[in-house]
Amino acid sequence: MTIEQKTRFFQTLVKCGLKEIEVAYPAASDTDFNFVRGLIEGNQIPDDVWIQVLTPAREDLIKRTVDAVAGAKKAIIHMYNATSPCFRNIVFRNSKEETVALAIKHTKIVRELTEECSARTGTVFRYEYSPETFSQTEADFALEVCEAVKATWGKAGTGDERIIFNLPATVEIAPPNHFADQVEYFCRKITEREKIAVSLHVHNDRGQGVAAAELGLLAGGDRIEGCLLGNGERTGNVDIVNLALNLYTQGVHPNLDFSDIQSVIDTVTSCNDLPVHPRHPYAGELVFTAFSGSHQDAVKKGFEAQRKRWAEAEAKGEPKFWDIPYLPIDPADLGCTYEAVIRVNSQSGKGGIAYLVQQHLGLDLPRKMQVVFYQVVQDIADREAREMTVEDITTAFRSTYHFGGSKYEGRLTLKSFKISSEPVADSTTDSEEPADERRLFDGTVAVDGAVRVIRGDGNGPLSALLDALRTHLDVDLQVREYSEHAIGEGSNVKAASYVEIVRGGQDVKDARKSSESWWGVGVDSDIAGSGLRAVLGAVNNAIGDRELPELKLSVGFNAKSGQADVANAILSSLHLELPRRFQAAFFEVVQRAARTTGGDISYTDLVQLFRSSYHYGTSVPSPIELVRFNLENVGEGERKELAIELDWHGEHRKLSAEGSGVLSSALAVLNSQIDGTLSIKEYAEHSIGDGTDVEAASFVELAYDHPSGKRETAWGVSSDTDITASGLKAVMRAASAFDLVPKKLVNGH
Ligand SMILES: CC(=O)SCCNC(=O)CCNC(=O)[C@H](O)C(C)(C)COP(=O)(O)OP(=O)(O)OC[C@H]1O[C@@H](n2cnc3c(N)ncnc32)[C@H](O)[C@@H]1OP(=O)(O)O
Ligand SMILES: CC(C)C(=O)C(=O)O
Repeated sequence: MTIEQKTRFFQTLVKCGLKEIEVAYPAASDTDFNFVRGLIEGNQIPDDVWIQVLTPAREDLIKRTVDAVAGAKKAIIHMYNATSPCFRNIVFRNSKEETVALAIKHTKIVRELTEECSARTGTVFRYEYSPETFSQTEADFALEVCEAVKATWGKAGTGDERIIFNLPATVEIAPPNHFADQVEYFCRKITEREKIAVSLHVHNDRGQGVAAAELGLLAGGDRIEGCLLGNGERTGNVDIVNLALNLYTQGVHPNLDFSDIQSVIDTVTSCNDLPVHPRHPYAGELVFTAFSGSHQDAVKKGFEAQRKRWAEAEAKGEPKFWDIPYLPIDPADLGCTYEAVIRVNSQSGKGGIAYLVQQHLGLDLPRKMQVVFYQVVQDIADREAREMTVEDITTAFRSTYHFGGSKYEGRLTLKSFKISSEPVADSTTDSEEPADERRLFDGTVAVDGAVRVIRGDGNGPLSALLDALRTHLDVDLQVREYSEHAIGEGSNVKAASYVEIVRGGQDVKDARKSSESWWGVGVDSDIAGSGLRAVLGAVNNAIGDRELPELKLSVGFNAKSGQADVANAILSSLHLELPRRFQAAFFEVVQRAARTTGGDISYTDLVQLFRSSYHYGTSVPSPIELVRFNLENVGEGERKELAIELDWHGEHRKLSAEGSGVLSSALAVLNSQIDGTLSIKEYAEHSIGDGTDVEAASFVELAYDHPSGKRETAWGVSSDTDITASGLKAVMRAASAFDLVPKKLVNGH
């Protein structure tokens, strides 16, 4: 590590709440030495933190170590020499006596150098001695060395004056209970126990470092040495995070703060340049994640139960206990979200998938729908042989159920609706009970993109919609299951509805048994709306890409569709908002045309009829057609002069006239060519579209007073990007509807 990395690591340890921090082996390198000097000289060590430095039992190295901490407020000198037979025989080639003598000699050196340093700089020192390889050392010999060190130090007291005997399992070579026995033996036998802090320093060679440390504490240890996330030689030192959070999950606060574990992980990984295993206890990326179905199911139920339990506890002012299956700790306590708690692959079940839908779409799917959607996700996961992300799942949900926005719309979508009620004809009126009522559905539905008006009736809104679909689209389905719940609270509350439909025409028993069904979901601020949307979602699944019969309007005797339906059809197909009297006029045209088909007319024929009746958007020009025009102000601009070229029943005519406006000028032109008089009864206009694509739609009703005295009326309609052109064309088309009497020529004029 560089000095910058060491500094960052030190600051993280301080932030976590550690009060005794072994910062360096200062004799090892200038980097270590200078880093310690930097901490002291830069005033970076909080008053309540002891820095600790490690040194072997060698005079030159002890001297450099003490020099490193000179001037610190509080420092622990940690000296070690190995005491086990293996090290005595192989590494040091020392007898037991020589091993004790080495420890005594260098403890004296530590004492002299620290006393001299204290006197000079005021640094308060503690002494820590490690009989290195303690767990491989004869228990009585370890005691013998430590008793000799204690006697040599000669100033062990209580509290902060305790000498620290650090008992290392330098290499973990035995089960944790064995180490605990060694610690217990040491604690029972060492003299002046109250003047000793028994420290445990375990490694993890057998993978039992945490267990050994915990048992060692139960056996009498006072203190633990470890590393954040278990870095260290070979398998590492015991992991402080793991130990601390084990205590935490037992309800004992370790006084260490890991509430932002990610920042700890970030420091450790970037300073050590080592990753954290994804399954590392508490800190790994996957430790709160359930992939398998049964785990997910339990976690989901756990959260649901806990929500209720906590609400009750809050109402009673009682504590809220964390008790979720498979989750020993609340991820939120470590600053983690519940986002990754459930992840989905081919081992996952319906519960986990439903949990994600609930978390991300706010939908609490009914159990049967969970089963159906689970199969959808399973098929994708199996096919693609990979983990399904939250986005994969929500997208699959949206497209399967045509839910959440135009991108996912199905072939049928609800545009608008009205639910009304009417009493059932034969329901008794003399009883006390309110009369039975039927619901009428009246709405516009886009069918493959074309907006259609449909109507139906039933016991409730859903069956009324299904009746409308049966009547108009020959889609025969019935509801088998319905449920709903609220989403959100207060004024933002919405209803979510879930509908399962089966084929129509089945009795209740058969419908219940039917193995074929389709689900739909709808969300709306209005509960009827959410139910209707859910029905249409399910219907979309049921119809698939089956061809639908062309929707028909019934305008004849006993008509189910009225003038407003016809006007709606024109509005949705041609974006024309017909004035009310125009609607009435066209309705008559439609009724006449539908006479031969028993009063039925398809939407396509209806639109075609409109186009041909009013020469609107057809390739066939109207008998009197505008070719071009020019409009100019006359005099002060009060009056207009219209110069116009017309195609008059195949003959090109160049005409002009004056009027108070464009329409009166146009009438003056027309009236100059005929006997009798044309006048305007009604004029209306509106825009179509917006922005730069906007067009004007104009509607004109003309009256023609024949020379015979007879009066006729007719409508003309046009649209154009130029509003004047639109108005003029509408006038010409209305005029085309009459059998106009040409003006009698006087002397050839
Ligand atoms: C158990 C632990 O993990 S303790 C921490 C271990 N950490 C480190 O060792 C990192 C820092 N160490 C170093 O920088 C170097 O090893 C130094 C500066 C301490 C010594 O460097 P060198 O003098 O070059 O010796 P070297 O690195 O070869 O160490 C081995 C020597 O130290 C001796 N030695 C090992 N441990 C100790 C000890 N606790 N007390 C006294 N001498 C010791 C060995 O017997 C050997 O001596 P020898 O050369 O006379 O045979
Ligand atoms: C110096 C000692 C405590 C050590 O690091 C060990 O034994 O692992």
